Amino acid sequence: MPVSAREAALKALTRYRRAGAYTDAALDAVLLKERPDSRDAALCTRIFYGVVQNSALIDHYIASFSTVRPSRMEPQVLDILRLSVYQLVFLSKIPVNAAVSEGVELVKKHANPRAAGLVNAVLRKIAQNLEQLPEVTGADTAEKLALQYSHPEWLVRAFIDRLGPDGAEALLKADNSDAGVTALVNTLKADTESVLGSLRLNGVEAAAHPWLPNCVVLRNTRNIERLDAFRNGRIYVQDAAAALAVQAAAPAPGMFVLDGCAAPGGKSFTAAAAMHNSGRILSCDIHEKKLARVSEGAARLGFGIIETRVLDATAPEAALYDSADVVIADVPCSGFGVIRKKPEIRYKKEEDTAGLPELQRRIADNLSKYVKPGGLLVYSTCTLLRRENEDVAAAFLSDHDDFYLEPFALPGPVGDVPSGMTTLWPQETGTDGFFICKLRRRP
Ligand SMILES: C[S@@+](CC[C@H](N)C(=O)[O-])C[C@H]1O[C@@H](n2cnc3c(N)ncnc32)[C@H](O)[C@@H]1O
Repeated sequence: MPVSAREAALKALTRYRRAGAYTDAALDAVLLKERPDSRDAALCTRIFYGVVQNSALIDHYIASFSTVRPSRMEPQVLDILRLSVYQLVFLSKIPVNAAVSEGVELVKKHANPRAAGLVNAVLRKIAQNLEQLPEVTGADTAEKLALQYSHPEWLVRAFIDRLGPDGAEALLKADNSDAGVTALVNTLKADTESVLGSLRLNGVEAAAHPWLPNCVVLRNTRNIERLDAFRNGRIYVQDAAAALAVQAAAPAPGMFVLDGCAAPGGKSFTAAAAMHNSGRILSCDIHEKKLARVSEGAARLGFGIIETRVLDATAPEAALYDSADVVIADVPCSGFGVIRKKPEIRYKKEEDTAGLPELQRRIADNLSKYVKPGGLLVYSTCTLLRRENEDVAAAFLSDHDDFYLEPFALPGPVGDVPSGMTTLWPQETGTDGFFICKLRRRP
């Protein structure tokens, strides 16, 4: 018998916690094994992501109504409490009694049954106090927002520093929203209407992207790979912001494009579509295994102009000097712009990202050698930290007076970028957080 949505969510939370796994890998593994029906899979997904997105706030509520501190509870019991509290506090359509009694049943079946009394008591108290849950407080705004939106305090301070308290709060709220899955239409093979038709035939809730042409947004679905539109090479998963980074580079038919940090291939694919599959794209990455995904994707999508090559973007390759019309430097980064889709990213330790600006500078410096005179280097990241974005661009420009920032314009809310670099903020554009910087080499 297939497991219930809550049981599947518990299994995914356990897997995520034990393996230190990525959220999507943990969830997909459970959905693949347990095969809940599509309604249960959607609820399981909502609960699982909701718990990861709101864990600090949920623990604050649990701590307020429990005689045992969350940090002292058995992990499995805490997972069950969290997923039950998430339903009570955040999901309006779940009957209170169902959330409480299923939580208690989960403890009896999957955890220490002696904890059933505690779980029952905590859930009942929270259910009775839904209208007057304990206030979220903190020594200052950053501490309060960190708890309210379950982000680490240092990151909240960095966002407040850039956006002010209101802007930072809007961003944190966007980070905890349901982004859906954004996919680009392979214009070599299909158009938006036919893709939407195919997706709906497969039972998927899908709509055209609100402002980016040839882009669709899928809701309440996982395992995109099983969909006809995917299998027939008509779509590939990519956020609108990532597609815009390629649009800023304006690849055209016949050009030679070098994608220096290419795997899993999204930007190479968008470039290939813009080039009408004519010209040459060299998609490089340091990881051979990851490059296999670029080759597989290119074959599925029918982009014959993409070739792959294992290459360290920090190591000069003289044969490529001065050769490319466009070089894409979509560098490894801390990823704090994609917290909506990968909620676990927020928990990366600040010190683990400290070395990135140096690596990014070295990559930009080396890849710029491959740009031919008059050609373009587009530097992009999916993070929102100044040190990996504007500061890297400034350092690059101070070392390279043969490059200059070139203005560009993009569709939708981004519009004109007269300064030649821009940050896309999720709360403003509805996209992933992204940084795009367009650098022209002097002829
Ligand atoms: C942000 S991801 C690229 C995403 C890709 N451009 C896309 O749109 O699908 C960064 C990539 O850089 C690669 N990478 C990390 N260090 C590298 C290096 N020294 N040289 C080349 N690639 C590197 C990683 O393996 C990773 O695939």
